[in-house]
Amino acid sequence: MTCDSDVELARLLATHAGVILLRLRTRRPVPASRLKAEGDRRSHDFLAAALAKLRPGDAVLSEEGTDDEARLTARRVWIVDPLDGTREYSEIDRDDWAIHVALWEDGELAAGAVALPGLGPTLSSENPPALRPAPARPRILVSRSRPPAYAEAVAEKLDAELVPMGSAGAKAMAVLRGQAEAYLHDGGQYEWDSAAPVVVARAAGLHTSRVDGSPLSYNRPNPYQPDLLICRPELSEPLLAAIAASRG
Ligand SMILES: Nc1ncnc2c1ncn2[C@@H]1O[C@H](COP(=O)(O)O)[C@@H](OP(=O)(O)O)[C@H]1O
Ligand SMILES: [Mg+2]
Repeated sequence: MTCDSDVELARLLATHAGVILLRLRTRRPVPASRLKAEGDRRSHDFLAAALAKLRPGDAVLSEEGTDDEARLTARRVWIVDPLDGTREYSEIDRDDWAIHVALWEDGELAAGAVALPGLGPTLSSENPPALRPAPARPRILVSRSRPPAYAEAVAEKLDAELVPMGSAGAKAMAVLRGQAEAYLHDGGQYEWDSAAPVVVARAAGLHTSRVDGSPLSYNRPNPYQPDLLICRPELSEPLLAAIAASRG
């Protein structure tokens, strides 16, 4: 197989990794801990091998790979999370998990795709769906297991509803698909958790930043990027103000 388009490659790889993960989950009932480990490993192995074959000159930063410092001087780096929402993936009836494939090129995120195999669609930075009209009361997505300590205070200030959901990719795409108006995270995360969701969200016209409003940046020596805000553009100002007032 060859694929000249980077965004198409991201879409194809994320989608195929999703097929591998769905098969593993449905065909081989195994204990949750093994399912998580095998899912992470199999998806990573597929993505790493495919990128090595189809984009041999590019570097890769993967949650499940060994970090190679060569990426710091590379012009093109694929930032991938082979299975985001690993915990939710291991809970058989849940669909809030995702595969992230993004390309960072010359200092900025250039293309990417987020597959949502439990739900069906793979969304990419090429032709993302148009945003739907928002309801009067905003819905803010937060982690199921690690919501920001100040999320309740932010929701109260905006008369918003907090909605717990797993996976950074699933939450970001839920905003894009009109199931919520914002995704707020704080307290820990890495570049692979947000790179693909952010490049797809940006292509759809959503606001993306750190929770203090500063820009997100990628392919840094330390990929730790602990907080994130993705929201409809009209909500960025009130949300950033509410976060600043509530964060302490
Ligand atoms: N405090 C924290 N420290 C490190 N990673 C965190 C984190 N909170 C969330 N994450 C990561 O962000 C992703 C989405 O988390 P959540 O579902 O809780 O919103 C998960 O990625 P993985 O599933 O790829 O590990 C999770 O590990
Ligand atoms: Mg992740």
